[in-house]
Amino acid sequence: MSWLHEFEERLSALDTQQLRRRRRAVQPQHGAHLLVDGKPMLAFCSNDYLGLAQDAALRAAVHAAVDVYGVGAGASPMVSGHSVANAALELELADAVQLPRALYFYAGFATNASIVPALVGEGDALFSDALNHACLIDGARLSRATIHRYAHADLNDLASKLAASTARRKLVISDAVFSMDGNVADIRGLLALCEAHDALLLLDDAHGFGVLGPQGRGALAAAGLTGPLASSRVLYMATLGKALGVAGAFVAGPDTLVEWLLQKTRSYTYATAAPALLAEAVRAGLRECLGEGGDGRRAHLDALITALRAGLMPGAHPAIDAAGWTLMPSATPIQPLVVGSNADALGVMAALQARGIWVPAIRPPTVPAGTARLRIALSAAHTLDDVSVLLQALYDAALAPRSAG
Ligand SMILES: Cc1ncc(COP(=O)(O)O)c(C=O)c1O
Repeated sequence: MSWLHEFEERLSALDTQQLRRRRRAVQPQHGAHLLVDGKPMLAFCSNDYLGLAQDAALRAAVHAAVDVYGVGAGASPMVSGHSVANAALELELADAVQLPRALYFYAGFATNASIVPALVGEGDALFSDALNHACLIDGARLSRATIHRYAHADLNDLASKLAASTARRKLVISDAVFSMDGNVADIRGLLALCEAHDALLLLDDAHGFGVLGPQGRGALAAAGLTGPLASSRVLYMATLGKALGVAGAFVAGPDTLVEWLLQKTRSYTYATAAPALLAEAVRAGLRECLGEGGDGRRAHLDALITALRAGLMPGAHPAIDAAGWTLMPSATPIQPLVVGSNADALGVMAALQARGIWVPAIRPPTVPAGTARLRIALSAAHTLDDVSVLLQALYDAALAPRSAG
């Protein structure tokens, strides 16, 4: 069989299972409105939770940075890529999450995929929540440590797996906010187990930083575990392409661990540094996030979450109940509406798209089989009217005849 023929067949199999993903070319308009393949759409699919991606202050910071630094970083941070802007950002990020030191990376996926192998290796034990993000899973596999997958958010399961392990080094890895469910991990519970079993905790707060806790300082701050209360056994990771509106990621924690990661993380050493223009944009985003403007954005976001949930809760509308759709229990901007089959999820997505509304259908293997869902992502860029428009479209789609799939 030829290579091309084999992959054509594999692509057709994706079509048959309705699992082929398609990209759209988008251009922002105003608020959460986009031009998608040239067609206007109201979008509920961006992780730009604070609505900073189009913000004037961030744009101005980029223009000013380009005048000073030009466009590209030119080299790894270990050579000449570590700009003055990147260095300043690291100090500000550490201060924001109230942890001793931070290290700034060019992308979140690469960060997790490579810090895990820098922390543990063959003979060590890794404990991973069943719903962790793909980059933590890839990092775990690359590390060659023994992987113990514990049931999602099940601290009893984690406790028994930790107790049964005789490995000298144990690392627990967990999303802080689960990206497809929107629920928040029990961080105090995780940390208590790590203390009891001498394990290190790596938390990925990609979806919590900027949104959760006082001034959006993130999930650790929301759990009251920063500053003097921060444990020497927590490494905190967050991304900068979601609520902060730009791109990149950082890891923060005790100086010794961060220094070790600086020395041993392959995607840090062997990759071009994030350009200073991005660092300056993140710095501007961080100022807004921590300031009064950020509080206003989060308050608005909370109002949007409340309005959406009020319209989709059981009993809120007969069409949603009759369709058997379930809104997952989430207090974050990630509001998943489980519709069940892949065909139904795609059908609802198409019905919304026909009305100029874009909500992505998330299907296996990204989520467990039978739980295909619409992942509604809210942003401070939305208005309450946008939420009403979405609710009405969902009610109408729920009343439409279901597909056989
Ligand atoms: C939980 C989680 N961690 C990490 C990442 C990767 O971050 P980035 O988009 O910066 O590569 C994502 C991205 O979507 C995510 O949802």
